[in-house]
Amino acid sequence: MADHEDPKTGKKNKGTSKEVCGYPLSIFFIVVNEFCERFSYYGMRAVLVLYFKYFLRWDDDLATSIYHTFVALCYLTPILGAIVADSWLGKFKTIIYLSIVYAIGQVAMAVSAIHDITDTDRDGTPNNMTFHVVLSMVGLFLIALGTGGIKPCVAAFGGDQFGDHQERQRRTFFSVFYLCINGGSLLSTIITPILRAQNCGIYSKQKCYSLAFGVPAALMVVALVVFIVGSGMYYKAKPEGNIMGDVCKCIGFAISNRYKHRSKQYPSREHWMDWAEDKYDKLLIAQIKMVLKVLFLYIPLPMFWTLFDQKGSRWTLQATTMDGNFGAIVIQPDQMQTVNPILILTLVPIMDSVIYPLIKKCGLNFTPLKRMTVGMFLAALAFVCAAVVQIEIDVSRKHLTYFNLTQFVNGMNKPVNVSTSEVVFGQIEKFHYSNYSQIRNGRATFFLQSGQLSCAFSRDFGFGSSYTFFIPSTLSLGSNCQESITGAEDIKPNSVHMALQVPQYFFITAGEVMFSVTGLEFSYSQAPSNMKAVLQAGWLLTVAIGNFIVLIVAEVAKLPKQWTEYVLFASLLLCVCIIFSIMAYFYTYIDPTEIEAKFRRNVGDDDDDKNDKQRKLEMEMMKRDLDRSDDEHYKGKQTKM
Ligand SMILES: C[C@H](N)C(=O)N1CCC[C@H]1C(=O)O
Repeated sequence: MADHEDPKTGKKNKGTSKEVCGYPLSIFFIVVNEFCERFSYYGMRAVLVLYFKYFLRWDDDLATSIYHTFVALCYLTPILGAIVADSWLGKFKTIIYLSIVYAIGQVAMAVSAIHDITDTDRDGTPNNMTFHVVLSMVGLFLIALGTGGIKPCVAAFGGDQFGDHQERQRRTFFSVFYLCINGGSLLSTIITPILRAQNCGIYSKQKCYSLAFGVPAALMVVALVVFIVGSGMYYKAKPEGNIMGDVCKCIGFAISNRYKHRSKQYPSREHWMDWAEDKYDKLLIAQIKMVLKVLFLYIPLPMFWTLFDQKGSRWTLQATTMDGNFGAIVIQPDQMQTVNPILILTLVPIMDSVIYPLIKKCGLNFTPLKRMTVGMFLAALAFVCAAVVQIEIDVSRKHLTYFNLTQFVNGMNKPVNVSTSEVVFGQIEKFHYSNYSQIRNGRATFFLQSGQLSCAFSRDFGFGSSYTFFIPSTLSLGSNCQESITGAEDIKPNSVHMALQVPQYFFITAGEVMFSVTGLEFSYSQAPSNMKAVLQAGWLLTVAIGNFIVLIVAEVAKLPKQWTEYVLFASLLLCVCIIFSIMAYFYTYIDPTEIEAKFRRNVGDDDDDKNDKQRKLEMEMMKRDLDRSDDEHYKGKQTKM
């Protein structure tokens, strides 16, 4: 696609052909790709913590730690992807290559979850756990590299498809992009827990983690194919050389030059980066200033993600101690996470078309940074709700898991075989008892068989309950098992309902819409043209650091009660929110294209015979512009916060 540049402003008009309703057609392939990729990522992530706990048999703390390390890695690798894309391969090729790595990682996860591979004694449990652990860790590493690497590129590549006459469409694109992320996330977090709950296996039937990972792997292949199909329609900005290398060298030079001229005899410069002017291009210095300004503002942001990403760990584990029976349907603990994308799909359109315009009508200037501050506050509120729910659970809790455990005592003078359609208790010798086995929530039917005797009985099981059933000595041919077999409730079912988690999901998601959707667009709009992916990666880095903070706080604080940990996180975010609002107050929005154009124009003018005085005056004005420039679409005049 052609890339027409206005020689005066330097602005690019890319989307001049193949438009549908004012949008470049290529956008369609990018959003579908994002939908499939997010399906793949979130589908796998939804069952990950339970895979660690029930397949690899790790304890809650190890499962939570590895889960957050993985998530952190997924958001750390964007910086690699961005550097490769902006400086070397370009966004298009980076997306293709890393998507292949990503798909391989997903396949490795699916294979690692096939218990039959090492189940030599065919008892349903793997005999070489090291194999499964190593393969799944390799898989997770490749996934982290792939998903993280392509993430900043896809968002920025989408933004690149719009010309400067399509500012409004580009902003809508970021909302639609976020809707696609959550559409994919919603479907996958419904589907993969269902797949996981199935029983599968060659020699023995176990929970089907391999299918729960296999379907996301297939979706990643679809994502790649869709992206390739659109390849003829994309605007592909050329990488501009090793931009990150130049940035580092330029910053290094500014610091060392400043140090060399530390004596009072040298006049100070307006900005410390101006010390690089002796060697580096003024345009590059201006661009670095823009990036640093935004990155500085990002410092407090990880705390939001620290709270946000506990949905997949602490909140899911919290749900395992709750009752998921919603009458017509029974919700699995990991399925509760679907509340987040459902609310996103509802709240994003409501915010964009009702709430924000209403706030604007009331004369309030609800700037991006104000939205992000409110988003943080709402996330803190969500954790207060989580703490209240936890207190409720602690008061009523008798049991730690959502599985039901059942055992049989054989009071007969002969052995008996007991099974359900999913679980085989095996042969129970006379006057002996079986081991406890896991039974699905809801109604289960047991089949008893002993010589000629064969009968069945059914019982309902509440979440987290445990039962012992007695087979009486009097049981004989023609007996009614439903009436003869009695059961004792060892552990009562969980009584706190999962619906109580909805308020905390509502607040965290409302917070996310204000914080994350806004932040995504803010990172694109405030980035210089050659560092769009890099700033997207900077934004995603805040997610990575947020996940590391979960690990650190949970390790260091080691609070005995879970609810106190929730309160601690809420308080920390509240403090950070106050700090961020102060920093945001001093931030002034810029239009990078305009600033860059001015610098470019100045280079052109250098060729004309301008006198020194005039040029100095212009440079002064440009510097002032850079520090104070306003963002017209947010207010029209200079805008703070
Ligand atoms: C699923 C979340 N609602 C969500 O959309 N995200 C969480 C981290 C950023 C964003 C994503 O890109 O996945």
